[in-house]
Amino acid sequence: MLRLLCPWKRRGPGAGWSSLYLLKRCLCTMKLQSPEFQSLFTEGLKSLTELFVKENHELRIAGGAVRDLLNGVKPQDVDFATTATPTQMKEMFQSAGIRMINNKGEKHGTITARLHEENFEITTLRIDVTTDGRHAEVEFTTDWQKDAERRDLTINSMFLGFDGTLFDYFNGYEDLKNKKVRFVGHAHQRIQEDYLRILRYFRFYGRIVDKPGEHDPETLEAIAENAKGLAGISGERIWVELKKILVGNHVNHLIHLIYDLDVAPHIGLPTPSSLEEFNQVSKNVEGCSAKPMTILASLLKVQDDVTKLDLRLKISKEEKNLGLFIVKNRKDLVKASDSSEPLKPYQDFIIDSREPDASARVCELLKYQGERGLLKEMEQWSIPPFPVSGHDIRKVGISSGKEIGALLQQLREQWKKSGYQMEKEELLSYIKKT
Ligand SMILES: Nc1ccn([C@@H]2O[C@H](COP(=O)(O)OP(=O)(O)OP(=O)(O)O)[C@@H](O)[C@H]2O)c(=O)n1
Ligand SMILES: [Mg+2]
Repeated sequence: MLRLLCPWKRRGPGAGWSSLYLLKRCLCTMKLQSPEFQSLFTEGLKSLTELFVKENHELRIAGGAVRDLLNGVKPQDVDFATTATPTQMKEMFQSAGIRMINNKGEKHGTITARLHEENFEITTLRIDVTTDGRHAEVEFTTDWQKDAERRDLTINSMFLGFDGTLFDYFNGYEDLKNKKVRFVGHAHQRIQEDYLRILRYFRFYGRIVDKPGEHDPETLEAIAENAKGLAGISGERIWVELKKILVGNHVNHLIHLIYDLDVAPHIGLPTPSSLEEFNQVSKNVEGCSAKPMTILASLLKVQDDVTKLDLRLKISKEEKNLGLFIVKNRKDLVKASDSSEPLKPYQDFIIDSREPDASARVCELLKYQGERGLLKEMEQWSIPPFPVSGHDIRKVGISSGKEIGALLQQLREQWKKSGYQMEKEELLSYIKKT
């Protein structure tokens, strides 16, 4: 629910990109009153805003949280921006007896205050004076527009006052409504300040665009020209973004773009001879909540590709094992085509593997293979416990450990053949007969 408060306002030329902005710009401020917005007003936030009002410092919600609220989504985390410097904030919180935690962000202007058992990350408005494509040297400012100017995308460059007033210097709200992902000012410059923004562009494209395909040609050109800058970005940061792209909307379109614009080799993705397997798998997993690695595995040809990917992106052990498992088994571990029990090979695999996450991995493989019916069955199947133990075998008079082990293995095979139906007595009688 938005009400137009103050209509058009002119914006003067901005630093570095004046020619574009000699055109009249509009700053529309609006009032947001939505349940998601109201739900943010906890005891902690109320005390925080009162303190800033009392001390005459401006405080607003910034960036991604504003975007989410305007989209009718309650943000996962809320960042705050203020005109107060970190020193002013520290004095203010100290004299109000408010605890501050995690002082690592202070260099970049971020103070984390703890009120009513809630943490609030508050960052002083800033200009990025120098950037090296990863980090920035910052200078504090009290100019909201200057802070908006150094942000990546127009939809991420807005502020929201606590009375619901929207401060939107770069038409972010229009872009959000029109589902357009645009960089603030020149795409080249924004990307060169932080190359990770190339992947952020793709991620937000997946998040807000309804129908894939349209891009600003200048943006695509800037991405292609700067793609190699991603080579200097840490694997961990890349993996965080790439995972979100893989499980977001329009993954097929976006991964094709990542290859077409030559971004892929700079983020550790191999160059398969074709994207055929990926095209099939990205269709197979639609709506299945597949894990990022399940989709990514379709770009990896051999197990060595998983190892190389891990070296670059520092994926977790679990992710690596899933990748290795899919690449190894995707062609051989398939449904039994000539049987009334198509799921049996997968179930046998789980029983044999005896690893706690084997069934989760098999479910991911079924998603990869597009076996939706079998996936449903598998999700409802609980692993039957093998009914015979070493102790049971000892009780029928066999004491050699080696013999017990061999017998257990034989009985296990019998049990599997019976479709896990044979019970203890029946299995033990098989020993007695042999
Ligand atoms: N490389 C980046 C990262 C962040 N930002 C700015 O910092 C804000 C907060 O960043 P972050 O929390 O990382 O992303 P969000 O946009 O909030 O997205 P998410 O919902 O995933 O947290 C962004 O909205 C954007 O204004 C930026 O300009 N450039
Ligand atoms: Mg955020």
